[in-house]
Amino acid sequence: MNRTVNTRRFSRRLGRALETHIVLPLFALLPLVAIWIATFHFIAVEREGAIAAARDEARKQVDTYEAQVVRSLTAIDQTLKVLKYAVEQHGPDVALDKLRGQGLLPPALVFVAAIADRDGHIVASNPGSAPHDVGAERYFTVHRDGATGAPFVSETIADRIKPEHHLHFTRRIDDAAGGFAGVAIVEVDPAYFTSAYERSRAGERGLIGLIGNDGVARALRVGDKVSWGQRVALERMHDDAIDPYPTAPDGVRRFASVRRLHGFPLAAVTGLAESEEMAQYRDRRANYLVAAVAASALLLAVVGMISAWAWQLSKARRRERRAQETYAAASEASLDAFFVLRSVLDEDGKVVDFLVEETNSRAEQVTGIPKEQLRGRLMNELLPFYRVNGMFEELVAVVTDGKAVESEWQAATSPAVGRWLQRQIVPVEGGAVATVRDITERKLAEERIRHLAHHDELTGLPNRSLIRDRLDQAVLNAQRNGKHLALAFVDLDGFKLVNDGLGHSAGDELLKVVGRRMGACLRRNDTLGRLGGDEFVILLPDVSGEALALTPVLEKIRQAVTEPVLIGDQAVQVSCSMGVVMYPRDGEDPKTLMMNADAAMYRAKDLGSNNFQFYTREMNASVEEKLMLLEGMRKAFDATQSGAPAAGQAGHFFLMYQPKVDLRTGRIFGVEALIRWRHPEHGMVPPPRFIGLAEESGLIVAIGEWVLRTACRQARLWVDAGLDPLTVSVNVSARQFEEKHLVERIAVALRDTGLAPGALELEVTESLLMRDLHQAIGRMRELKDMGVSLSIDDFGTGYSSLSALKSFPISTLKIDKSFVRDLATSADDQAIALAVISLGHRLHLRVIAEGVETEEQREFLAANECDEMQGYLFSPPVPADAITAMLRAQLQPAEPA
Ligand SMILES: Nc1nc2c(ncn2[C@@H]2O[C@H](COP(=O)(O)O[C@H]3[C@@H](O)[C@H](n4cnc5c(=O)[nH]c(N)nc54)O[C@@H]3COP(=O)(O)O)[C@@H](O)[C@H]2O)c(=O)[nH]1
Repeated sequence: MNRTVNTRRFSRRLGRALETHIVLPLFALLPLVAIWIATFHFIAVEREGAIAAARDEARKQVDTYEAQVVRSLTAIDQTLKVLKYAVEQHGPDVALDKLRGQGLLPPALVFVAAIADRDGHIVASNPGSAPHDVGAERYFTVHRDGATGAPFVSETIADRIKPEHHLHFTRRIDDAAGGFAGVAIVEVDPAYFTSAYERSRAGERGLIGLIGNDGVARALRVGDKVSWGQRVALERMHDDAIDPYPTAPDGVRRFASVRRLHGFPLAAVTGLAESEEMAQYRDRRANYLVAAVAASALLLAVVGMISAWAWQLSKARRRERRAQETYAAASEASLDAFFVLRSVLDEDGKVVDFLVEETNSRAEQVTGIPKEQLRGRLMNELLPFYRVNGMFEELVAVVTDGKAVESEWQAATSPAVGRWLQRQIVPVEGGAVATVRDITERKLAEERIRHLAHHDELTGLPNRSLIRDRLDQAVLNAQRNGKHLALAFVDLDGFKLVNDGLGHSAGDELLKVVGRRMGACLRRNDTLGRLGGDEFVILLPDVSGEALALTPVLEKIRQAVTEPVLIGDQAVQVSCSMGVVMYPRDGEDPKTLMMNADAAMYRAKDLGSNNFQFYTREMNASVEEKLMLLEGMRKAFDATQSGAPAAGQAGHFFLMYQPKVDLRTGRIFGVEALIRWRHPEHGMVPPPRFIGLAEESGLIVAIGEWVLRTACRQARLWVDAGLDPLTVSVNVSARQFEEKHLVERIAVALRDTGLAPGALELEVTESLLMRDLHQAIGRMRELKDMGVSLSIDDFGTGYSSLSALKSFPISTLKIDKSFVRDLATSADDQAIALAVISLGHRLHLRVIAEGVETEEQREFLAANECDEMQGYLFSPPVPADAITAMLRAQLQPAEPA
């Protein structure tokens, strides 16, 4: 794996290294180097040639100059020898005349010929000059003091007689005895020796000159300028010029040569200025360099341009490749199948088919054809059915109109048969790109969500919204077709007992079984739905207008429901109350039909349950009555809250208190607060008529809080009045108990009224606690922690589990009055009462019996160690003042019997 990756990486790098924009500049280095090697080679050759030419020219120059100088010096020496001979033959005084006569004197314009006697006096000269003495001059003394026979050449000097600088060439004249007789002199202008300077050959800075063997220049000419007297290092000079070096008189580098002149203490010197000799070479070198630079620049420019272009191209290719790779990777990883399709046109330019240019692996799964086989094939061959399922037309529309389209369909062919697919077709240049996505899961999820939104989760039956939909639809159909339909509201009787007693899961199981049974009684196009709780609805969309014709099916349903249901190992039995309406007889719209069915169902309940009732007009009265009652309650509550009503004032709520008595002492130890409502028109409304409605509407929370605060306030008044300590009991309904701020509300009521928590008792029913046992216990504990006591009201009527009872933080059990009523006569009731007393005591609870109306009942209870009692025997519920009076009476010492 790693090796493959490395190999791929290496070949990618190699490929990149071999790309034109890298290779081309590298190759361009070769001609570049060649250009410069050739250039420097030619320059070197040129230089060698130029140096050789300069050396050659310098040699020629020195040869020519040497020859000229030798000729001049020979002529001068000849003159000196002639002068010497003439003096030795004819004496100094006539020697010159003799020579002049013979025409042997050199031209006076160029040379001055003179004779000095042995004392140094110039005795004759040509041309003539004033007599003067040269005895002290070196060109004289050198001969006088030495017997040299060689000619002497003086330095270039100026003297009194001849102010222009000149050279003295001298030879010794001997007398007959060989003694010193004087000196023959030839004076020469130094320019004479440099007149051979040819500008055409020597240039402007060429050099010619005559240098004494003493190294002092006798005559030097550079260009037009003649000079003398400089010191010239002859020892550095070669006969023939080799390399240029700085030379006198100006330090200019020259190809310089020297020739020692035989017979004279002189050397002929020439030089050609390097700058001039090499000028041509330099020009050529410059030309070569310019040409090389131009060629290089051109080469670099061309290579640079090509490389830049190639680089851009390679960048673009790389980008394209990367995009392609990314696209390929993304499309391979995509969950969508995609097809890049090219339009295939006929001669008239009409789209007749599509060619698959590109696709991905996912397409294999959708089409069942390997992607290699898909590429380059016509859609007509691959998926012939695309002509019949509308896809072809869709593709044509997309490429023609240039607008993307999206559609969903359920595949009818393999391999995706039955699956939901979604296609999206987007126009591109020359064709279209189609993506196909499998949306089966989404469709199923949507279906599930739709089902959940319209069905009851527990039973799977249509829920309220679907029932409403179907009812709407059924009413419309019936309206349109002049038909009838029936709607039945079904409420289970006794379901609450099962649910509260055996727990919610038992209740759920019961609902499912009953639902199934009712469903089994219906036809296919009937609808059974669940409204919630134990309420079901049956919609019979196509029935005759005769209500009685429905009786068989309704009876069948009723019987099916009443069949025992086995839950775990326990058989439970419920029945149902049904309210039935018919369209259009009982209502022309769904809302009215539902309302009336509900009213009929309540009538069935009122009539003792386990029956069905057809709706009649009179039933609505009870619904209206309910609404009126609710309205009246709201008004009464508002009125009660807005001011302290006098006890029993019409249109108000007020409290009555029923004493609770200790069975052993006969003393009042507490009171139960009981709400009363005097209706302005209907007089006293008994609590069982409005407490349930208040519970249903939620008004009980506010009313209950008012009861609590009023009872606490009253209890505090009794405390303040110095009466016997008293516990006030307040009934708490289910909705109130479950309200999340209950504990807080009680705490605030106690704080506001100043009543000690221990003086308050809350009465809750068994069934209330069993609705949510866990939460109920938690809440009871909070209350107990606060110091408030709790008692279980109506004990024995519910399905308290004994193990749950054990964990209730309660202080009292209240035996329901239904067991007290026949206590004197019913053995069963006696047994129940005894069992409750015994159970309570075992759990260390106090037991109170309510509804004690007779002395027999009291005696039985007292005899069986019931702790407390409450009932008309002692006192019915009475206003607070009456309780005050009773408590005051209780304070009085008992009168002797
Ligand atoms: N949530 C609330 N419920 C309340 C409140 N006030 C009352 N109620 C509940 O209403 C039900 C009926 O109450 P009521 O009509 O007040 O009847 C009570 C007594 O008058 C009655 N009673 C008392 N002694 C006797 C008797 O000897 N014989 C007889 N036939 N009836 C008698 O019993 C009712 C008290 O019952 P209980 O509460 O179970 O102790 C009733 O369920 C009340 O709880 C309220 O403010 N809030």
